[in-house]
Amino acid sequence: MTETFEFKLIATDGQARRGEISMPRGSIRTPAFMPVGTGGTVKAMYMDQVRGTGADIILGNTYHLMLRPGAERMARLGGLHRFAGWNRPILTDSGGFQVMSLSGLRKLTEQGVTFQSHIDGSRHEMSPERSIEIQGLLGSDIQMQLDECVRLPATPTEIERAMEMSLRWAERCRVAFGEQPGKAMFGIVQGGDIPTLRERSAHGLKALDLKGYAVGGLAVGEPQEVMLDMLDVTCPILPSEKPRYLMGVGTPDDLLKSVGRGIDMFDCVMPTRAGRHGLAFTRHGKINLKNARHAEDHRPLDEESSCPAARDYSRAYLHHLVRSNEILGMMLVTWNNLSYYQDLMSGIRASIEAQRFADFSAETQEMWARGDI
Ligand SMILES: Cc1ccc(CCc2c3nc[nH]c3cc3c(=O)[nH]c(N)nc23)cc1
Repeated sequence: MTETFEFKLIATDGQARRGEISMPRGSIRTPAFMPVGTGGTVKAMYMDQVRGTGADIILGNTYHLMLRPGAERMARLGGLHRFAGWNRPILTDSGGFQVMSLSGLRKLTEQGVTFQSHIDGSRHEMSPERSIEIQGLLGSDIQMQLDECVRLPATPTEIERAMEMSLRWAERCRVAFGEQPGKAMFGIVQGGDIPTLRERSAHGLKALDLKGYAVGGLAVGEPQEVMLDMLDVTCPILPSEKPRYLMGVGTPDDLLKSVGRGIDMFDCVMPTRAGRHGLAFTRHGKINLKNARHAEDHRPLDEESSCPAARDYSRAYLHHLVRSNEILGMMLVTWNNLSYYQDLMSGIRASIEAQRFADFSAETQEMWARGDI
């Protein structure tokens, strides 16, 4: 048990990094995939099942939880860890991204953002200071700065304005966060798809000497190669001794290519959302279980998997559950998908330690391409 936040680099292989973050509530093996638990639940999963897939940390969401059940109420209930039954680290987003994508009647100023709840229409104000306060009330271990993420495509003027304001908000969040030894506040690099603005943002945040750095403003509709180009610009500027978190990413292919460009942490709704729609991620690639070709396929998704959902149920049964919109269908395919994502991260970590990440990456992509045997 450490009372501090420490990131240790264990091995590197090219730009890929194998590390470990030590925190009071537990350690995080990197590169890490962080399941999204927006409203205090990883949808269709029990928390001990989430841990069983190999997750070291989950995500919670300031926007959703401040609206329901409320930040002060969450604090009175003992915080998000006790509320949701997850005693390991939790990372919370600052809420700005969700305000811009979910709420109504938004007004964004230097002071912060005011918005209308998508649940009951009530008015709320979120300043950088209030976002950090809410994340503290939730009991978050890794807190994100309040930022403005611009949807692409956007004009250079718009992207620069949002990037500069996000930089000013990072400083306000750093002051509001203060010194909390066992916790961390990460800055978020913005700058859209413009290299010079990405460099300005990364250098500006680096000067604040934060405990970790997220790369934001991506996975917002841009082509994969634009995302990867922005990583090539941004990662070399960020301090190598601090963790790097690519927000909202991504598919298994995105994960491989982003690890190869120096990213340590990922979150994405893909495995859980796809699971609820009957889309299974496996070592052989994606399988749409709604497709009639699975109706009499007695094979499991992956007989070599350690996950019961992948090993102990026929594709015919999963096809039936998904077609019938049975709750168990969502549960089993979500379980399979999160297990696959964690198995992929585990393979990535081992390959970096063995100095064979490039081979592992090529072999994995080859398996996907060969498709569903
Ligand atoms: C619970 C939870 C859900 C989702 C997220 C990440 C949400 C997310 C993005 N998702 C895709 N692209 C994204 C970009 C940004 C961004 O630039 N800034 C912030 N604060 N969040 C982002 C964090 C926590």
